[in-house]
Amino acid sequence: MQDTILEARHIVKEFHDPVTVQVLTDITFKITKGEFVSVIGKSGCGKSTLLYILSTMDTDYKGELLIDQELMTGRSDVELARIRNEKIGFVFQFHYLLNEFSVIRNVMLPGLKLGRYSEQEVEHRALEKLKMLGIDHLATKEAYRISGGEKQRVAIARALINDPHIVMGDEPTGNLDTKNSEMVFEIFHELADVHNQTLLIVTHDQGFAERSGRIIEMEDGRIIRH
Ligand SMILES: Nc1ncnc2c1ncn2[C@@H]1O[C@H](COP(=O)(O)OP(=O)(O)OP(=O)(O)O)[C@@H](O)[C@H]1O
Repeated sequence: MQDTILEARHIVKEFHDPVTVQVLTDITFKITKGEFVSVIGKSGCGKSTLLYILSTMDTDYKGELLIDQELMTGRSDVELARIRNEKIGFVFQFHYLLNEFSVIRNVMLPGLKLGRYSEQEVEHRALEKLKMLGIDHLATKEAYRISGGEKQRVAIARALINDPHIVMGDEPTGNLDTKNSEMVFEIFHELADVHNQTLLIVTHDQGFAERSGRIIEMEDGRIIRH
């Protein structure tokens, strides 16, 4: 049996602004281990709203969310913060690196926060991730001294530091030129193909989506293909 890493069951999201608007309707799907999934759809169709729920950051919805076949719905914020740090790696459009910190320190931070390994072990693991992404030579540089493409690779290394069960991305190539977008895509592909890493990536980039393993397409808050 294939492992289900993430499962959405009949998720509904409404905003009350001030009239009630339903922005997600009956979202149901599963993602299994090692899948590289892209979420696409027109601007405003609900992609970011959905990712916010799937990443456990928004708890105000109807339906159920399971990660690793465990129910996330109804858990406390403290519990969800711990689960997020342990199980989910995030890559955003903007990298949110701490500029004054070194590259390796940035990568280490979620590892130190988790507290599963000693500082020395976290540093060793961070270096391994940087090596895997071909940027270990940047380890001691301050984050503001490196290029945009390098910063996004550091952000991916940081997302991987705790060996997440799933990596989630919100437009991770949205701020990059073609060459760097391609590089990020290749990294994701290698993570999925070689390391069996599960990935769920929201993207505007049709080409990116078509070359990922599977497309979830949304329209007006519904899934129309998955
Ligand atoms: N806090 C909010 N209050 C009210 N409506 C909201 C709120 N956040 C988002 N929406 C609405 O929900 C819908 C979905 O927005 P969402 O940002 O999820 O779309 P998206 O597909 O990610 O768009 P984009 O591709 O432009 O980022 C939109 O109609 C948006 O206006």
